[in-house]
Amino acid sequence: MSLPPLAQPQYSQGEPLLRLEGVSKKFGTLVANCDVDLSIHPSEIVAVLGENGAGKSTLMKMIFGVMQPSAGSIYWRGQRVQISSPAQARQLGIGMVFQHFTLFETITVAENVALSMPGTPQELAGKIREASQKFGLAVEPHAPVYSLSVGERQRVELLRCLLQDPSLLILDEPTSVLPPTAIESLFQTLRGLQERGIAILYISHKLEEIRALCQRATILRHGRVTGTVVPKDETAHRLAELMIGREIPRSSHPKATPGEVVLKVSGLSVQEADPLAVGLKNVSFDLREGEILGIAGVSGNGQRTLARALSGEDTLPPSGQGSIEMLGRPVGHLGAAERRALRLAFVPEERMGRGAAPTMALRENALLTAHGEGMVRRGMIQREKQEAFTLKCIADMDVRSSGPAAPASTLSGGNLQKFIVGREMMLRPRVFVVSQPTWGIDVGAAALVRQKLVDMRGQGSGIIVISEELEELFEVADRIAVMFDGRLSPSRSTALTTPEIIGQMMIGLFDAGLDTAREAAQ
Ligand SMILES: Nc1ncnc2c1ncn2[C@@H]1O[C@H](COP(=O)(O)OP(=O)(O)OP(=O)(O)O)[C@@H](O)[C@H]1O
Repeated sequence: MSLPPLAQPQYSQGEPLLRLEGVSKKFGTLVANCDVDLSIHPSEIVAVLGENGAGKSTLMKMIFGVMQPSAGSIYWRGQRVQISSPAQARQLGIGMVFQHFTLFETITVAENVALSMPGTPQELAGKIREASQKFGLAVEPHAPVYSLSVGERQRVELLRCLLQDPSLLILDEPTSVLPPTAIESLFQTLRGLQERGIAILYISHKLEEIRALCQRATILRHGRVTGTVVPKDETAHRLAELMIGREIPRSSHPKATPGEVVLKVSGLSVQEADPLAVGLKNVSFDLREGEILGIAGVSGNGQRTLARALSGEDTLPPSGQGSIEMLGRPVGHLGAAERRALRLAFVPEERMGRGAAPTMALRENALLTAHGEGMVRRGMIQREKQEAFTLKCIADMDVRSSGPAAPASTLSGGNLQKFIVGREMMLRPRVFVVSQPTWGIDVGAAALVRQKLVDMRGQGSGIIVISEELEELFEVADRIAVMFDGRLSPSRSTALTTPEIIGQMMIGLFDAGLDTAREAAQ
């Protein structure tokens, strides 16, 4: 399909703060970036857009000195520079907040800041308070990091960067882990920074956010720049097309025909060891085969505990904590491997470490959970089966990688996510529990994942989708329940409720919109 020509962006006047000219990066034969030109001026927020594996993170890592370009030049305030390390990038005035938090959990905010700046935690506490006021980022310097919500942790990461007084800030998917309420406050902060003259390079897959925040967007496809646009002049749909070079597939969602109960949770209460973490309080629900139950809620309200209890990563003590039954038999005491043997599949929230072993090849990562698919016979690995499974997963999910031998850590974030979700889907589970199925995935791939979930439900799987994205839940789920403070609301039929009502339930108003729902059902 040929796309109409791109709109001409309005360039700011004057010398760019940063300019890349013909920058390329190769990993062996793989070309991650090819001949990239990009510039940003003071006070500009520029988005870098592209599908998974398009080369966005690699480009940012070169600007931040984590990696060196294979070719091309970087100019900073008009001078050609070689940025050989993050320390040098910081000296120039470049700060970066990574997609995954880099804070140590067991120490305080000030102690974390002291690891990357001169000064004792005591001395830095004052500076942190001052900066926290100045930038409108509420942070308590002496709070231990483990006690902070994701939104607070991100504020700390951002504040730590700002304490170094950067002129350019790089943010890699800053909103992917944030609840909707924290996103608006982040945007206010970023607009404030912009007014102070700070330039921001902003990577995100959320096109509406880019339209709301960014003055320009540079689009990458297969490592090359395919255009620079003014995002607010484009629809989110058109931005997506420019990014993936074709129309986004529309999903079909036939009516569900739920069968027998495959998972029954009754009166489940779990106390977390950490007194500040939210456990589970008397959670009960049923899941039937051939249906998708969405679990909405702002993160930190017990979703992690629920996911671990359902997967068997945490087993239940024998008495007094409620029960979990799968296919009519109690499974609460069974570990993850035993539940998997009963055909439960599971995608955890933490991809690296829990979902995949970073240093292991994709084919070894396939073996981790799919060994029951005929890949091991009499203790011997059946290499052909393992290879065929891995190749099918790569093809089905359009995983961009150098092949089954690629270590998981070399995949782009979104491509690894697609691989893990695909691997679990290929197990044809009776019960499938998936946390944040499309985290970090581009719009085209997200449509593919959602369609596959709906297809699995058509083939009889009972599916639980734990997600913070209401739009996603409204697209795939047949029923939605909400977690708040460790409690789970009764579920609502998706067809009979609205995102506004679910939004109210997310702040604990479990009875919201009940009358409307009853009326609609009559
Ligand atoms: N250390 C590495 N070794 C080999 N290949 C790599 C390495 N780092 C990145 N790549 C490859 O470079 C390409 C670009 O990856 P990059 O992480 O920059 O993509 P991205 O646009 O940020 O994707 P996503 O949206 O999924 O985060 C991918 O094909 C990836 O597999």
